[in-house]
Amino acid sequence: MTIIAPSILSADFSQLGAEIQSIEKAGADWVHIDVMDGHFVPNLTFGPPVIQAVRSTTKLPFDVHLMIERPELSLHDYIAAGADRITIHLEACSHLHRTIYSIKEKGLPVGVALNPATPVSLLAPVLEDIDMVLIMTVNPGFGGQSFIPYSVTKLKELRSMLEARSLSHVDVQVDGGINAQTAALVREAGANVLVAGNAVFNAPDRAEAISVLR
Ligand SMILES: O=C(CO)[C@@H](O)[C@H](O)COP(=O)(O)O
Repeated sequence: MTIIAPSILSADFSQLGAEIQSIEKAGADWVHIDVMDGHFVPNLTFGPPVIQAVRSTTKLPFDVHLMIERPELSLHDYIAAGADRITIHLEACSHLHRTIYSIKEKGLPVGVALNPATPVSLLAPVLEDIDMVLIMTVNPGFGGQSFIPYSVTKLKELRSMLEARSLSHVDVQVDGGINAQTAALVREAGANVLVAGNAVFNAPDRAEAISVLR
């Protein structure tokens, strides 16, 4: 079953609570929250107070993607604000294994994200320790970018690694440039969690857009 996680980066920020309720009504499975710090990526978005403010607007899980330097310094604030699962970037952690376990100790599923130029082989030492891999299919920082085709090769490599190590339960998420066409490609290559910003929030019918992606 494919999980659809609309990214609120493409929502109307002046109506964030209502926008989240709209995607819940439209059939979304998770709410994808892109946290950007202006350092790891060249953009700034939400911090813990905003996440806390919208937490009560929905029962959907908050899938928090930390595009921030040194996530170990603030991840507990995101958990306290209402994150249900946390994804950190391999490139942003000096002690990836330690940071993974800081999240696991709080009882949350952990994802590790890879930028487009980071090879999946770097995940080998931690694959047994995580719940999800996020293959970035654009360079992180902005919505509305075009899907990077080499992502398909990375997804296939990751699926083979997971199968070889009997880790087929690990979720494989993709994020960036996902629409009806690219959704078919990434699902075929092994992704089971699709993040989509523009393809959902800018669609005339959000329920229809989610159902097409699924
Ligand atoms: O994290 C990011 C970008 O850094 C994504 O979540 C985008 O928000 C996806 O937007 P679309 O490419 O689907 O419009």
